[in-house]
Amino acid sequence: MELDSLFWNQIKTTIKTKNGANKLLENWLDPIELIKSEKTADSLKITFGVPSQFFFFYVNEHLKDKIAQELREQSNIPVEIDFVVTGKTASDYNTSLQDVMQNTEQVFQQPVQVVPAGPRPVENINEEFTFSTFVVGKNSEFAHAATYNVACNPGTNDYNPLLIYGPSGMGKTHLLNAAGNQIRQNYPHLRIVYISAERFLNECVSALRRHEMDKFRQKYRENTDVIVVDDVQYIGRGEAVQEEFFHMINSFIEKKKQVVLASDRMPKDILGLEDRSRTRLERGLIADITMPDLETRLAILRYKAENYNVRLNEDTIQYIAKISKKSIRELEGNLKKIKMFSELQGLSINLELARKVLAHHENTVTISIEEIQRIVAEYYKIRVTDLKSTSRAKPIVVPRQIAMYLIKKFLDKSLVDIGKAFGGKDHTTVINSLDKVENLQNQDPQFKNDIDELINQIHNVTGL
Ligand SMILES: Nc1ncnc2c1ncn2[C@@H]1O[C@H](COP(=O)(O)OP(=O)(O)OP(=O)(O)O)[C@@H](O)[C@H]1O
Repeated sequence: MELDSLFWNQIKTTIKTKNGANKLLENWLDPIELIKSEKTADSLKITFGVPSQFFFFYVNEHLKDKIAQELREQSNIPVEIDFVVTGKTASDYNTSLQDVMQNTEQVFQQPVQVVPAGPRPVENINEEFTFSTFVVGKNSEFAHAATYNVACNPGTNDYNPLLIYGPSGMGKTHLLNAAGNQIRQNYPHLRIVYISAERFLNECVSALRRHEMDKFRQKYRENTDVIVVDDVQYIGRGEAVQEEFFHMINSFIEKKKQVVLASDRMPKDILGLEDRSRTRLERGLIADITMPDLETRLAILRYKAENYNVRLNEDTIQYIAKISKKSIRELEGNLKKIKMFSELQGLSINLELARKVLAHHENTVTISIEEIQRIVAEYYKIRVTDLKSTSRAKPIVVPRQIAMYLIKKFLDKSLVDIGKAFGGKDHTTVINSLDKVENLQNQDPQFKNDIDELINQIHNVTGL
């Protein structure tokens, strides 16, 4: 995707919509203009122009992340952003922007913010990411329940810190924002800070350089009641920052103030994280969030389609959900691509159009029958040849039925093909196996646990 001025204007509008009617945001966002957009092999490099040094500092500090996130979501590739000062003055802009510029100067000279009545605003929080816009599936029910609990009773139970972890694009940021929004609504007096660990790191480093650590601590420890930190994996990058982060969390916990964190990996896997920081993170509650199965992806897609006002027939829904296996961000991105394409070309959305737009996704390698048989055989410590044999011993029959079930679930092969892959079993044997596994999952929690574990292992192989 190349970024042109028209598209940049659309992005600005989206950022504004996501942040509600916010004059201050408009004042800073409107004068930012696109200078250059270059697509390299694996990222999009964009240079924006801002009128003054004032702008330069402000947008780097407060808007860069927002803009990058929105661009990433729209383009689905990593985005690098730079700002340059153009030196333009208010008179270089059209009349409406002249107002904006003049307001901006005033805002800059009067940094004291008047806190409006009602819940305090939370900088950077996305008001659209709430619990009601989060579709709960088996992959996220624990993380969702834990976050919701914490949001309803911040700081009052042992879930402190609460750490949500899981791969990219799985809904961690959404849950973190939902917690922030919920706390803001239920406890309007609480001062909530939502920040990415990367920004925490940058601010901390700059405070260290300027010998302004007292100010930094005042902001994050004294003047904050709930801290929500995203992408905590970055904290391992700097020793001094880690030290500061560790003390900040301790001070929050001592004062019974809630800490909510998200990371793309477990604390033990965060590079550079010292033992005491790791144990601190592990002492609260850790909840993981994994890739949803097809059923949940379908539910999320239906919800998103309704939300974006996109009408999809059943075939198209099934197709998009089946091929969007990497993340929910991908699922959402694919839906947006189809919507945009249909609008630009004036075509109605159907399976044919979806296939055309998403053709490159279909080549993604998933998993083979043999691979699933191997995973199941290893799990039950039997041989693949046992699965294909005619043995009717229970330790062989149950794994065989499970392997058939998983092949149907992940590969959607015909009953005949599945039968063939197990030494030429009849298709009625396959039907019976699928029914047995389905029923047993509802009756026996241990059995269900085994299936979930196998599904996880398959996800690990496919990277789904
Ligand atoms: N269960 C869900 N229901 C509805 N929308 C979801 C769900 N999970 C994720 N999304 C949407 O998918 C997109 C990506 O989610 P999010 O940014 O929260 O992922 P993430 O796990 O924080 O990723 P990263 O680690 O890259 O920051 C968002 O638009 C979010 O609203």
